[in-house]
Amino acid sequence: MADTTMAPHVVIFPFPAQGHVNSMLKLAELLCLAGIHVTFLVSIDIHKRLVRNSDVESRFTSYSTFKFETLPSEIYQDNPHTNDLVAFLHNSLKVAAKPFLRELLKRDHYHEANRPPITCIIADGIISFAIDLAEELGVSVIYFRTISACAFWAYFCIPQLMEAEELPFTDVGCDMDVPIKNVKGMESFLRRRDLPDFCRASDLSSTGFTMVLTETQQTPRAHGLILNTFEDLEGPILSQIRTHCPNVYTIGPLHAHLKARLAAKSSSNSLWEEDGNCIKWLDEQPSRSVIFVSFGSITVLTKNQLLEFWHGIVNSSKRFLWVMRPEYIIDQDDASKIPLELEKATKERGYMVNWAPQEQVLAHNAIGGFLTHSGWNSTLESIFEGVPMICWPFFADQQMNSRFVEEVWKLGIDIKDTCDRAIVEKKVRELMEVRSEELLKKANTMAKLARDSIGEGGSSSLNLDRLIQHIKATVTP
Ligand SMILES: O=c1ccn([C@@H]2O[C@H](COP(=O)(O)OP(=O)(O)O[C@H]3O[C@H](CO)[C@@H](O)[C@H](O)[C@H]3O)[C@@H](O)[C@H]2O)c(=O)[nH]1
Ligand SMILES: C[C@H]1CC[C@@H]2C(C(=O)O)=CO[C@@H](O)[C@@H]21
Repeated sequence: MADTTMAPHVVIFPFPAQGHVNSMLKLAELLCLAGIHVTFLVSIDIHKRLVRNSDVESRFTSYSTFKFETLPSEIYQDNPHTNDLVAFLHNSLKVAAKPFLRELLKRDHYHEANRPPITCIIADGIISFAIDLAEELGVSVIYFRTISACAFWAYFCIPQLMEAEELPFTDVGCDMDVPIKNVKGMESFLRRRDLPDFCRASDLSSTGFTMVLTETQQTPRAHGLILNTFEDLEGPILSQIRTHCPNVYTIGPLHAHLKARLAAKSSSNSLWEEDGNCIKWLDEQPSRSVIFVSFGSITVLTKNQLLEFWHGIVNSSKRFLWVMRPEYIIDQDDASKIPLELEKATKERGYMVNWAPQEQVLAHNAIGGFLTHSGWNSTLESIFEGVPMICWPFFADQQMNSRFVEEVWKLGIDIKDTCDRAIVEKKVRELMEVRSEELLKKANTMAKLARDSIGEGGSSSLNLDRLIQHIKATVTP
């Protein structure tokens, strides 16, 4: 038997949500390719759903250094679509996972299983109890914050916003277009409405706000910070972050980075069953004729919002592929019927799925635009494929991402805080017709920079190699 006692072994611990598990699993596979032992820690529920709906089992059996560990006790499982629910899930995770992780980290835990002791933790950047444990047990700890650098930096500057009384918003009527001056590097374009939605709380002692603020402030304690981004996209903001966290590893876009190192097509980490038939439908549509509509894994809509979007898209006369997760409408009991003209138009030029193979969809030649909630994975996937976006941010980091898409990167149109049918119709036409050439030009330029970053000698590729060296150096006799 090989002596593995001196091998690097990292435990990767994501927050239990699709957008986090997805990117952290991509990193896990990249580390396995580099010969590093990886233990991936998830809740039982997430593990079951991955096994049921993705190819993780078959993919990871080819890595003898990979292992899933599941948390023995149940954690709260409802869709965390409000900030207080997020905080509730966060607390429930802490109660279940902290003692379990402490056991895993003990030096002799894997002795019997012929796996080396854990030498490093890569924890989701909102799980600071992992830092506490790492410090207690003398294990190296790196944070992986799964959001953009720009959103992270805005979260990080919240104490300055509070000190300057830019937060909370207390004026009567609360003008959301008031400029924000205390997020360094964003003084010329940031408005109240672009701050992460946690900042909209009038009571800054709410559990959601407190959780995100407290967790973010712990980041400099970690020995490094991994971000799923690339230098050419967020360079100026990364420079700001580096004044507080000098060791930043920008290794994104991770989905494409993994594909490049595997020399393979995209792999799925889906928690819902993907409907591959939509690819056949896309094959039959003309080039760049379809708008893809997907709001990620957490967003919920009221029936009224759904109908506004639906009317707007149908009235634009464009073809559309729309992801409607089963639990996506929060007021299902609203008895209002779907108007016949919407059903009819959908049959003629639309396609609805519960869940799509999104990376494949965005790479498809028939896709000409993306109506998105501006989740960070979706944004990166769209940038990588050169697909212009209409952004309708729902919560958390999404308000920041959408501002950057429109105002900084010029890759799309931000419609935050409205989904009125007339506006949706107008913006879809702008995206797909009126401004399509201008937006495509920008999108193609950024897509090339993204490709270069993960290619040989590119910034993300070099940073991943540096991260691998960091992890290998955590082995101590
Ligand atoms: O039909 C679908 C819809 C989505 N996806 C994938 O699911 C992921 C969704 O991730 P993301 O776009 O980041 O959205 P959320 O699921 O909402 O992600 C949460 O996590 C992200 C990373 O922290 C945050 O940026 C978001 O705000 C937060 O809501 C992406 O990889 C998509 O490709 C599919 O595969 N099929
Ligand atoms: C569930 C949300 C709370 C914070 C998380 C997050 C982050 O700031 O890292 C972004 O989006 C959400 O998935 C998380």
